[in-house]
Amino acid sequence: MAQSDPSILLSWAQLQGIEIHKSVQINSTPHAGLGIYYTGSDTLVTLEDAKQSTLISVPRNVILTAENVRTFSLSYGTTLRPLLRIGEDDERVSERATILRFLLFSLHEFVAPKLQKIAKESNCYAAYVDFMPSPLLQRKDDAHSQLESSSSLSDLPPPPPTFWTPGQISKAAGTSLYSPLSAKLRLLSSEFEQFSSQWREVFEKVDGAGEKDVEISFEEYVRADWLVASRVMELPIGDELGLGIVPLIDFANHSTPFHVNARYEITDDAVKLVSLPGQIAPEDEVLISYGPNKGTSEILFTYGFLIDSEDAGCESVKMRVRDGGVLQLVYGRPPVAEFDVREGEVTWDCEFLWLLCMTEEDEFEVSVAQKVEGPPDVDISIRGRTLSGVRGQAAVEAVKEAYGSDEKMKDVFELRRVLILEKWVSGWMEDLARVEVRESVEADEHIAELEDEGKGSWKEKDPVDGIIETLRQREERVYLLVLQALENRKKDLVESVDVLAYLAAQDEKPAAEGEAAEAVETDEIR
Ligand SMILES: C[S@@+](CC[C@H](N)C(=O)[O-])C[C@H]1O[C@@H](n2cnc3c(N)ncnc32)[C@H](O)[C@@H]1O
Repeated sequence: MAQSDPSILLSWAQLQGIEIHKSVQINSTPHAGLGIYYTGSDTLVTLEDAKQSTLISVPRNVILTAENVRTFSLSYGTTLRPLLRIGEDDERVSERATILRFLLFSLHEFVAPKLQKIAKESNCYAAYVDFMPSPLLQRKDDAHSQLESSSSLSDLPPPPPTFWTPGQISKAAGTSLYSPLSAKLRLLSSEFEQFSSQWREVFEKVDGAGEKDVEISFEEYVRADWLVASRVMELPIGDELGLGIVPLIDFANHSTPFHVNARYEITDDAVKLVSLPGQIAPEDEVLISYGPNKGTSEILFTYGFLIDSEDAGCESVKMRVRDGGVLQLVYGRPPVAEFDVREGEVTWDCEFLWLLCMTEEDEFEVSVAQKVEGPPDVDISIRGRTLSGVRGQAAVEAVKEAYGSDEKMKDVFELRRVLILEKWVSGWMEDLARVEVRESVEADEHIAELEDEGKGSWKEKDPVDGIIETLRQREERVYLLVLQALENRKKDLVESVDVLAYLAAQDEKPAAEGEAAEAVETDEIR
């Protein structure tokens, strides 16, 4: 872990042929761990139309891609190949798994001299992976040194969500983080079960291997998974998109658009970190964006920190919709409802609602033909025309094309979508309110007050609780704005001539005013 002088990392990088701007350094950052710094004595100015300054350029052959890892492992004789499942075509592992397995091998503390030699001395990545962060170890080490310095444990960056305890995870119930996090941990634990026995099988054949060599812990596995997830980027590899960890550039931290001063540039030969038009002053940290469209809990899930949404000027929630019906059939995996708040204005992207706002009366039907093997065939019937095997966004487009131009029903369809969404968002609000984390945070605050008043010494506050509570409050705020916007839209729609005509024709009570408008339920308008 990041314990040594970061200048070693730069020397390692230069040895690998990585080109580094003379004023670039790696240093500790308040953002957690290490970061890239510009340390020149003059401000680095990059103009819009001028060639941008390259800060770091990493040749393709140094990038940790599955292909490079496989090629590289050939120089290890036969030890590493079985772990990467090389030469076993029917057991070939994914790109992500290849990189993850290589990291685990490079990071594991082997005892047997032969393994130690391969993993550390002959491994040209050993010096680099040594600087990769280790949230749990970091916390243990820091906690130890803090016992001596008696500063607060809650000042430390909290561990990323895959490191949270079951108790901490359960407090995230109701937030958009909860279900992807639970699913991820289920996946990791089933992967680990298979992987740990493969690991044992591979290394117990090595001369002199002991129990420490053949045992791999779940903690190590979760750490390697987090390292891959938080450092990997998508790269064109040949004609396809692949994955790779780009050494050194992977030390760039994230910031909001206002502070971002660099970006990646991918060429046929290298991946570069280049400055953006503007200025980088001496001692500035070089900051990139991990993705402008990522939601708050997505960033938390993958990288382990909460973005400063005020600074970012936006807040977004991405919630996976589990309807167990039409959406499940058409999408396979439930789709994601996206909500964005920018400068107080809320917008959403829930196009898949088109699949739910049609009824048999509109000559719309989704049916399933169960096959003996494999996933069922899904047929979508639109006004007598049957589309077979059209899934996901393509199905939504087909429905929009067929019904979107129906001027008379336009408002009715929209009202149905608004009502469904309103029901969902209200449900999610209730889920958010249900969990007891708030009580525990309030209890913590109460304890802090008692401590301030000198009425005893209490256990440290759990920083994860604070993160979850902030996420909960932010998501609640977004949903509230969505509900307000839906309410306004609903008011307009129930007064629309076409909706009133439709309801009259359905022999329903016209829902034109006040209370009546409130009473329109999804099923009624359907
Ligand atoms: C690609 S790495 C960046 C280098 C990292 N700081 C290190 O020491 O290895 C991504 C990780 O850096 C940390 N990080 C990046 N940007 C951050 C930010 N704005 N706030 C807090 N932590 C951040 C998070 O731990 C994240 O998972």
